[in-house]
Amino acid sequence: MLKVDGVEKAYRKGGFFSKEKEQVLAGISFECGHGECLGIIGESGSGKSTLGRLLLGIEQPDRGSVLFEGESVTKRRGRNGRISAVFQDYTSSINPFYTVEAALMEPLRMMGMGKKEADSKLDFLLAQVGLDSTYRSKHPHELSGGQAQRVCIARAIATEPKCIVLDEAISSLDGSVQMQVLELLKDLRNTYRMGYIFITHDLQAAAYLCDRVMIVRSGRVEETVSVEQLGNVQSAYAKKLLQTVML
Ligand SMILES: Nc1ncnc2c1ncn2[C@@H]1O[C@H](COP(=O)(O)OP(=O)(O)OP(=O)(O)O)[C@@H](O)[C@H]1O
Repeated sequence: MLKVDGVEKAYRKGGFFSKEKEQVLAGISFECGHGECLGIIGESGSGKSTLGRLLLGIEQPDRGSVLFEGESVTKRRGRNGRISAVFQDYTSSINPFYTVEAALMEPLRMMGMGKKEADSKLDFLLAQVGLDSTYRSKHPHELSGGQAQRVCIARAIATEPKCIVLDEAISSLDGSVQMQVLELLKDLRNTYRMGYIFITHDLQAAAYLCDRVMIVRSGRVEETVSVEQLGNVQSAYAKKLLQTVML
């Protein structure tokens, strides 16, 4: 489904006129199958979010390719409605002037759905994320963190994508709410047979949701293991990182 091949990305260091560059991703290659959940774990600054943006086609790699079902994600046709995203910052993910209804209507209408059909799909979408139709008229500031993130998830599944990139999607939520949202993501994955790219600092959450975990170190893939084999990682760095995040 998703094929990443030899991806590299560097950013200019310092000011606009600076010639010095920081290599953030170097030769990243991996694949993620249909309906698979791949966790991406790494230290802060290792390039996880940059990789997430490249997978979504928000930014282009300097070298290499990101293909979704054989088409480059940088082409609109390659990703249109088939890959969506949920980010950490749910407060800025929804336009503050939009009601929940307007926020959910947008992707449905962009898909070309008629007003009547979109209107009935809206209640269904809310129900899918555990919210009732009274939430339609609420603005983001009237929602709790967990409710706002549920709306973001409803928006992400509105186009029935084949893959969702979740970048630290539960990190800003309180403990028990984190667990509820994780359970919701697990249920939705079974319902829609979607794949997830789950970028996180939270190894327990990755182990709960993912099939495989890819450990990233300084913009390179250090090791990829199935969740069952997390206790048997080979590289010394992966062992140390997992020990640190397990504490
Ligand atoms: N748009 C940008 N312009 C310049 N540098 C950037 C940009 N985006 C990211 N970087 C740099 O790239 C490096 C990797 O950042 P990135 O956010 O991808 O890491 P991360 O692993 O997601 O970190 P964290 O877990 O803290 O979110 C950092 O040094 C960061 O400063």
